[in-house]
Amino acid sequence: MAFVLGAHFSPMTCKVVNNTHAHADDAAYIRRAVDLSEKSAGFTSPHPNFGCVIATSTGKVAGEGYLYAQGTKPAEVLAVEACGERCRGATAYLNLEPGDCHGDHTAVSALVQAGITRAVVGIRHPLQHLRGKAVCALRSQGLQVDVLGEDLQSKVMEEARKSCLIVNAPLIHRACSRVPFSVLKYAMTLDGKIAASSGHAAWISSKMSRNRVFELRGRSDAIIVGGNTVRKDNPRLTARHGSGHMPMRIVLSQTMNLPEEANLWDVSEASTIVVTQRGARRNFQKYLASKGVEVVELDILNSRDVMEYFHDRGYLSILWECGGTLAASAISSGVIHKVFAFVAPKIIGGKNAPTPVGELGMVEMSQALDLIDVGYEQIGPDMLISGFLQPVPDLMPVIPSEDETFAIDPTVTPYESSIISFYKTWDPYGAFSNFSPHPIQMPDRDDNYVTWSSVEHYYQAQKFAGVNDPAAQDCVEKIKAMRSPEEAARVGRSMQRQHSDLVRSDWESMKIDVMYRALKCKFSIYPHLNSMLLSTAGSVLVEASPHDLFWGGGREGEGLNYLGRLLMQLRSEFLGESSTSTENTCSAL
Ligand SMILES: NC(=O)C1=CN([C@@H]2O[C@H](COP(=O)(O)OP(=O)(O)OC[C@H]3O[C@@H](n4cnc5c(N)ncnc54)[C@H](OP(=O)(O)O)[C@@H]3O)[C@@H](O)[C@H]2O)C=CC1
Ligand SMILES: Nc1c(N[C@@H]2O[C@H](COP(=O)(O)O)[C@@H](O)[C@H]2O)[nH]c(=O)[nH]c1=O
Repeated sequence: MAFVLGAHFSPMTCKVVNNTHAHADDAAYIRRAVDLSEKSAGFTSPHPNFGCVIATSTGKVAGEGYLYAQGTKPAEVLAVEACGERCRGATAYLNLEPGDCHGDHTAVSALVQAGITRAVVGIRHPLQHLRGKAVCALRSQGLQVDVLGEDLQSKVMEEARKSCLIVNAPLIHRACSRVPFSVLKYAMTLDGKIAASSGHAAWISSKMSRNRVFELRGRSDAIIVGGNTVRKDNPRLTARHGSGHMPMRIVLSQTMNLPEEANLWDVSEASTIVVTQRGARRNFQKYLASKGVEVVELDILNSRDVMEYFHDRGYLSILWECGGTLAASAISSGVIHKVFAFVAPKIIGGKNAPTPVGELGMVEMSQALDLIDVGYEQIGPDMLISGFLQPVPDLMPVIPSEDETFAIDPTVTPYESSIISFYKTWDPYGAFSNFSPHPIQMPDRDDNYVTWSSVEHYYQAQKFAGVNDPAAQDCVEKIKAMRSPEEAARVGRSMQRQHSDLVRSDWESMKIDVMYRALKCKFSIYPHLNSMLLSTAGSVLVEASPHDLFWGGGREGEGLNYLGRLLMQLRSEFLGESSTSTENTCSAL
């Protein structure tokens, strides 16, 4: 069983501050950190939401920041930079305990070095390998750390803590229930229909409401519909916001009785996955694959298995835009956490017109599912009613016993001793990912050292480096300037697809070497990354990317795993060097 940092916490040692004014201020700053933490929503793929507000002893906000994307500067580092000298003696407000898994330029070191004397933390990190670590590290550096609900208890604190739970609901669900956070969204008429009896549904809600849906899509890892919705609506399911994050489009179809031509099979704008039952219409599966659509076969197509599968692929949040049949199946499987219902002031009638949720088998009103934390918002002529179907799991007691930790956080299952998988930066060994926030310095063609924000930035840009065309140089500069590794990857890949003439002619033969040199730099200049890599000796390293069959290991081990291989190669080189240097030292003695 994994050791839980701080597992010896005892309520007896907890100092409960109970000053109403101080609480109101602390709660207000925590709420501000919560609001900040959501600012990147829609621009980047969903990630743990971090916000940080630094307030001086006179109660003035001196600096703030938020995590923009996986692999970018931590919120706390940005806030400290914005605050400068005014950090000395100030208080930092964090909605979420930092996930400082990577050691340098971390929230903890930034706050300590800046001279912050107190930190107020909304909730502890829900992922077990990170929980309690930053709080403990800050305390060991002499900061006063007050955690809401532990050190600060009052009604106003409870409300602020709740907003911290809600803003990171996807992360908390990931930690507690091994499924992504799922939102069911539908548009219905005032008489409760999601389409006319004919199945026609365009449109029930107003343009303003549909624009809100595009925003919801941009905040999601994926959009799900059932096969019948594809047949009836031929949807596009894109987030029409220009250049922001584009979610994956997922179709669940048992029969695979899907049209040959459909907007979803055009994967130039967004990718599509069709999930089906093993063996269904194999020829049609091949046809879809030829169009660039990924087909996933599961033994039985039930909503829970599908969600567990997408959890394992690293998805944090999913938007269900299906009809009532699939919605009922998802609700009864217990995988829907939140509902967004757009209600339009229209009546369509129709005894057989579809409704938002099909058969749930309930016979008495007392069995109805009550929504929690219900919100009402008018959007143009429509009313948006939202609420949670299941409460966001509360991680209190925040520092559980080891047994309790295991029960609420099944992700702690220890790795197989011989295989270490890595993918998302916030997971264990996430620092091995090319999206990890470790800038590298690499020589250019004139041997001048240039700093790149991440290995991914460098790798993507090298596709166009040295090509004798100003447009190729523009590609390099554009990728270099991207704010996050995710965006660098998106731009690099799309430029490669759209302007293959700008890609260097030797790219295919050079790309492994480019990656090797970038990784060698990363694991040489960061001692803690070097130690982490060496600590995996004896294990097989696999990049658990289901999409990338060259650098990643694929869904079922069918990928070539070149990233894992290069890391293992580097590991043995570093181990060789350290044994040589030990030998040298010994011989010198
Ligand atoms: N107003 C709104 O917000 C919306 C309206 N609609 C409307 O709803 C209607 C379609 O609704 P509906 O028929 O419910 O369609 P759905 O497509 O949402 O759901 C049913 C289909 O999902 C697939 N499926 C996969 N797994 C399961 C499972 N475990 N349980 C149940 N179904 C599963 C099946 O596809 P297969 O048959 O291929 O095996 C099934 O036919 C259309 O008229 C559409 O216009 C749809 C979405 C939103
Ligand atoms: N009819 C209806 C909705 N329908 C949903 O939107 C999908 C179409 O998306 P797209 O093709 O991307 O515009 C459709 O398949 C269904 O899931 N949504 C709404 O907000 N309001 C509406 O009135």
